[in-house]
Amino acid sequence: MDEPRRIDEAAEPPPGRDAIIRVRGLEVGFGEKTIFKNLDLDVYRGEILGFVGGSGTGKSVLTRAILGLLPTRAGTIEVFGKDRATITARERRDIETRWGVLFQNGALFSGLTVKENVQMPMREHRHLSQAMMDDLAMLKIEMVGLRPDAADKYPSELSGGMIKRAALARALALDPDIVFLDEPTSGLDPIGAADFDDLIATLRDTLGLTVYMVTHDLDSLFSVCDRIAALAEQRVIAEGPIETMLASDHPWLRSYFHGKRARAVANESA
Ligand SMILES: Nc1ncnc2c1ncn2[C@@H]1O[C@H](COP(=O)(O)OP(=O)(O)OP(=O)(O)O)[C@@H](O)[C@H]1O
Repeated sequence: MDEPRRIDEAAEPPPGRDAIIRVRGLEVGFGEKTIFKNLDLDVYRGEILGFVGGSGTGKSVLTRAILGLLPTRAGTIEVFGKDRATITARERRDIETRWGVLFQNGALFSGLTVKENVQMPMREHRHLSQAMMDDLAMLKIEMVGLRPDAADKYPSELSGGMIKRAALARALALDPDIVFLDEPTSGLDPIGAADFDDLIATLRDTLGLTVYMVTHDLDSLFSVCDRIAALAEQRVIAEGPIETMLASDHPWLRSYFHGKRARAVANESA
């Protein structure tokens, strides 16, 4: 059998950037089914990485594996320079405070207000006074572009865009180094999606945040992602800036990035 080949072999970190996540030779499967084999991936500090792949190829599985929520069969996952397989319980807990996760549907607790949702990670991981948590929660709520009066609302009282922002505020609660976003613009109208992209870029620029974003949104891929990684054939077939994707002759990448919809987006952003 042929060895898996990386299309973008020159995956050296951009100057001055270290890999905040480094995956090598990863294998994950369920029973007889193998989802990944020999999967390599780097996420560099301070970048917005867009992660693409066909439906059911394993984008969510990879996120869960990186987060340590799934067992792996082979390979290594280094997070903040530490191998997940050999870290202590204390190091694991420390790592968990250094990332935030925004699930596709927001996954807010419906019985809690926005402010209480944002305070959940603080309650779990920090020993802060209620007054301090109130101040911090308001700061995060403002940071994601929500009005202060959203703080006391319940998720059922929010629009889809507001739910995403509230969930992002919760993901930012502990001042993480990296946030994982699962299709953050899905379900948003084009204006809402573009605003959310702008927000992500602003947070990266102002906080030095690293962003790992699973997305099907071609606008996001063209406009806001520094690099893109593409999943197919049980591995990352290409990793690099949009130009790398556009120049690739891999059939899946060609149909994804040169299809009718992609051409329209590419023309707009040219
Ligand atoms: N816990 C599990 N047990 C068995 N199979 C699983 C489990 N979790 C995921 N899978 C399988 O792994 C494959 C990849 O699923 P995953 O949800 O990661 O795809 P995806 O790329 O995120 O898809 P989509 O874009 O449609 O959300 C699917 O075939 C799914 O059925």
